[in-house]
Amino acid sequence: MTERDRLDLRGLLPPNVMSSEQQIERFMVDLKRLEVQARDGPSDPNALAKWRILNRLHDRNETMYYKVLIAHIEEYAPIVYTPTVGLVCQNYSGLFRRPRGMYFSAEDRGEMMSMVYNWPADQVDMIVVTDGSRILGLGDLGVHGIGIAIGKLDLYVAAAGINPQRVLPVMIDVGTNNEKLLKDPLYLGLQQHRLDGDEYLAIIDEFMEAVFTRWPHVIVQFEDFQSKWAFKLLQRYRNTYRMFNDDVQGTAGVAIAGLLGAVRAQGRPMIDFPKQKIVVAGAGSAGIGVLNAARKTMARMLGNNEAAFEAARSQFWVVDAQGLITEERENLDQDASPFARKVKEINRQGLREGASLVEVVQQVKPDVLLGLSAVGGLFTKEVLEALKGSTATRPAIFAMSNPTTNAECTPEEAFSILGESVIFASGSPFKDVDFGNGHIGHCNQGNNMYLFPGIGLGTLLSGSPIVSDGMLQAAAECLAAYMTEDEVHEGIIYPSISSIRDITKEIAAAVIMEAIEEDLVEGYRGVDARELRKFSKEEILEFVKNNMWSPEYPTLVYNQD
Ligand SMILES: NC(=O)C1=CN([C@@H]2O[C@H](COP(=O)(O)OP(=O)(O)OC[C@H]3O[C@@H](n4cnc5c(N)ncnc54)[C@H](O)[C@@H]3O)[C@@H](O)[C@H]2O)C=CC1
Ligand SMILES: CC(=O)C(=O)O
Ligand SMILES: [Mg+2]
Repeated sequence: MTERDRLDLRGLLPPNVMSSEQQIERFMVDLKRLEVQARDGPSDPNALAKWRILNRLHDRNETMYYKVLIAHIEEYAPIVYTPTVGLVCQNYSGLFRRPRGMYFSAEDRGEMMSMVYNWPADQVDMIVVTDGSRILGLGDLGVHGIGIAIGKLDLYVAAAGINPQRVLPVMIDVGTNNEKLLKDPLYLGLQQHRLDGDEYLAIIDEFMEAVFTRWPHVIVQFEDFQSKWAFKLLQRYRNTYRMFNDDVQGTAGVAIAGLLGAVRAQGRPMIDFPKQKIVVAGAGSAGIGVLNAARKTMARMLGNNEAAFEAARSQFWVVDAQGLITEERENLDQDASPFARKVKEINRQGLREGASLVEVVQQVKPDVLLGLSAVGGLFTKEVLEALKGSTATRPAIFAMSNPTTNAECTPEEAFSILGESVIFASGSPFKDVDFGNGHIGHCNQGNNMYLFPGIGLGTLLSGSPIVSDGMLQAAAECLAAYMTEDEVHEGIIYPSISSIRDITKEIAAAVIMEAIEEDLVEGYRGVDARELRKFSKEEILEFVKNNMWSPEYPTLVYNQD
């Protein structure tokens, strides 16, 4: 540690200082694991090998890396992002070669304000920070969760054109409650249980103060914090810092866009959304984020008043690990309480506190079944059979949990039980299903990757000091409007990832326009707020496009003539 301090390296390496023997062991374990992964890996047995090759290119030649990623985004997003990034985090102690990003640990209390200057870049536009407590649906992966921050920022560069020299992945290591990691001598993080309560808050506060002191215009995206802290931290910082929580707010926007697409796919106008009956499995940061946003969207369509907000509540049934949530639930989570069903009402529907998902689907006959439970296969044959009773002409299934093995059901299961007309979306990518009769069952990827790059870029270019609800709503509406009537009728409710750069540009422009509307713009670099306010929509789109970084080799030597 003394050496690290003398060389200004504090924070630039994982917290656990390892001996050479441990390093050799770590390398050997990884080398041996390669053979195992090739045999037991997920759908793509070479996924980890591809990640290694890409990662080496990233270390060697950043321009080339992003050229490859942008040109082949459909093929390599599943490698640098979900699902492979989950596997990478699970195996990070072996895969770790060169450090990337910064580590702030519980041992760094009181040091963060100075160690933030160890980062070599004078300008940072975008930080993605995690504490590793809930990585995708894989639980607490401790310091290895840094992989998710790196993967998200890869998409910021590829999709939003944020300059890679100005992104910073951050891991806040407050310990881990993962017993396997606590016992693993090769674990790269602090081997202690997670700090909690005021001690935990003090560390996050110190981090926020440090990064905003050095880079006052940075945007901080909170990623994969356990639900318990996700909401609290969002409330704590959202009115004072340029920050948002991707799992709560980004996921909500993507779900809203998909839900509106599902309404259109039924041949109904979007304004019919408040009539949809929606069953949500999972009441964590993602599920509750979606529920709050969907309720607000319905309320706006119903007149945007107190009565409308109350009426919208009755369109949702929420099932968590203990079954249907009602007002009778003991120790009801505060964030879930607005969606707890009234007992009388639920009894009339033939349901009760704790009713199973199958029972709820059977009785409610929902238009939409949405999963953010992190439980692979939760939408069993029985649940899907029950959904056959849906009153919708085209029911929709959102199996949004990540990575692939955590999806609540596969598209094959959904289409084979519910037929060709069902709308299907999943958090991680699946291949379209060929019905063999000339028809294709479309698998949409309902993932917050469609929104967070545009939210970040739009916020950056607007100069807005906060990320407002209106800006998030504008992003979601823009994504919904991106799909044509023909596409939604075919069951395509999200765009192809190959157009992610164009989508992100449109979303960023929508975010800027909303920031102008709310009088939040403060300008960006040469363009001040007054100038920005005068821009037409086309000029805003042009402004966004011109500020998106593209990977090009700089010209270093010019011909004389
Ligand atoms: N597609 C996307 O863009 C996104 C997907 N996610 C995914 O959502 C999942 C959940 O994330 P969080 O909400 O943060 O996690 P969380 O752990 O806070 O919440 C999980 C929820 O699922 C419930 N649950 C557990 N077992 C269940 C069961 N058998 N039946 C019904 N509910 C059950 C739990 O009670 C809890 O309410 C993760 O897999 C994550 O990868 C999260 C953010 C974005
Ligand atoms: C996609 C994402 O943010 C998650 O699964 O947590
Ligand atoms: Mg996430």
